Amino acid sequence: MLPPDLPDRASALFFDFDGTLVELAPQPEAVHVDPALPGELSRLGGLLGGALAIVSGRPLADIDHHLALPPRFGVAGVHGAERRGADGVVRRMAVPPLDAALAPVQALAERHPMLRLERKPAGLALHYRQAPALEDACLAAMSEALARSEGMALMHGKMVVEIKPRRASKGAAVRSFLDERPFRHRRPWFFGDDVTDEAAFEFVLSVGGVAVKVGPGESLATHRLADPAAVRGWIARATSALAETPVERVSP
Ligand SMILES: O=P(O)(O)OC[C@H]1O[C@H](O[C@H]2O[C@H](CO)[C@@H](O)[C@H](O)[C@H]2O)[C@H](O)[C@@H](O)[C@@H]1O
Repeated sequence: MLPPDLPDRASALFFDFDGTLVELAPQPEAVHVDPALPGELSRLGGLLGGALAIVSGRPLADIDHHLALPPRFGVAGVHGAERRGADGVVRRMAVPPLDAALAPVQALAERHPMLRLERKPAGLALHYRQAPALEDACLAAMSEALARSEGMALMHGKMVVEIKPRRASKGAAVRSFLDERPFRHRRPWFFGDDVTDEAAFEFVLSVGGVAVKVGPGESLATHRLADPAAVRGWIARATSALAETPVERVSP
């Protein structure tokens, strides 16, 4: 797979967070965000009329916390279960209470303090990065959680097993952004590193967009960058190139 070209003024850019904009860390809260990154994202988004969004498995509030984004910056969280458009309005999928689902997972996490249970607005994630031998036990507990919940789906990411709303996907989140200004009528590009990003790759490719896999591994994507540092390098090059090109009119 080749590295991606640079975008033009009619592009809309979508970035995953963990493993794409920041390197993976031992714990979710331990990620290091390059201090220049929020400004670089805002500058690039500004050159695209605001058509740049973050699409993450993390809660939206977590992304705001790590990137300190302005209130009208597009963000989808929990794999698309919550989404803030460029109008600043947050839309959340309704999810039945997860109390019953939580019980088997909490019991396992209490028995094994190296596991990390992350409760999200519309889902649960059980991290085993500090205890890889517990992968099967995590899968079993999360499968039981799934059986105790309604309308949820299981996902096995990087050292994490999650349940999230079945209707939520990063592909659907990107589609929703493209239905709205300032994303509408633009060519979407999606950058991601994990299984949850494949739905977004499938969608952007179906509408003639560009899919960029970050790091190794099989993927539907047609382009590849080696790691988050390479993504940040691409962002810097894209910003310089766009700053030098005249503004094109993009249909509203
Ligand atoms: O869609 P993403 O933005 O890539 O979010 C996917 C999950 O990322 C986080 O977990 C991952 O990153 C952690 C920090 O580097 C790492 O410790 C963990 O092993 C990874 O799975 C986040 O905590 C999850 O909620 C996201 O779903």
